[in-house]
Amino acid sequence: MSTLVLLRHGESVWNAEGLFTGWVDVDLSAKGEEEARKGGKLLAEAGVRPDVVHTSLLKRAIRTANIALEEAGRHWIPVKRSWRLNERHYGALQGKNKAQTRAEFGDEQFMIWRRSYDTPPPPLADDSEYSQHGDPRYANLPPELMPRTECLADVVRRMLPYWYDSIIPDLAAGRTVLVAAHGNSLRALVKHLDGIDDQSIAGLNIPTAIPLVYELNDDFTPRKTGGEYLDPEAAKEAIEAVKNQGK
Ligand SMILES: O=C(O)[C@H](O)COP(=O)(O)O
Repeated sequence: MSTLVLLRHGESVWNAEGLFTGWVDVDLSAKGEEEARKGGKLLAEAGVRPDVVHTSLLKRAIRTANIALEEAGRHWIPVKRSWRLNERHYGALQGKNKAQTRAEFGDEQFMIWRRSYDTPPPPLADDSEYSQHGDPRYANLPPELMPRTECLADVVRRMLPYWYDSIIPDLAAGRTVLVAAHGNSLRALVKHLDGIDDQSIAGLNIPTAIPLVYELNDDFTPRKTGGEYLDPEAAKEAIEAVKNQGK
């Protein structure tokens, strides 16, 4: 048996402004920093002690992990990072306001872009101010793997090799693993863990900075489908807020 803790970053500045973010490297808001501290407190109170942390390459996830681990007295644990845990690349929607996009394109198209499993938004041009083309952190990424847009199915495909090659070996070694990532990269991981089908995954939303704990069997399947949020009441309310973004 092993323990996996999933932590979405705290509120970012663009979450607060209601903008599609994706791969744009936006920082936490003051509220997001506070949420991350609270997440760390929840870990400490529950006696959940991560032995290793995996993060994306984006500041909001990295800082959330740092703040939460410091609060929990676990700031010294080893860290591994990968682009494969990045938020879903939101294509040409990156930098756009969610409510305006919904008003302009209608509810149905908005939900297809936001929550359908296999329809990506239009691609983002390399010369857009919101493109990550040429960002040094992706310099070693083969050009064919560098996304210009992604649907959730694309995220599942690029996230799973990291799950199998980097996270599972830590779990297999008996480590409690913290994964600090994003709404949609964690939706991709939860889809895999809980065996959620391509339609039902549209209804799954992940709240910011509330640790979600999965106890895993020896074959890395969850002992309890859906895991357990360390603050279930707060999670319920925050899930509703994520669902209603853009309204
Ligand atoms: O990239 C973003 O805008 C958010 O982090 C996730 O947004 P979503 O909940 O609208 O997919």
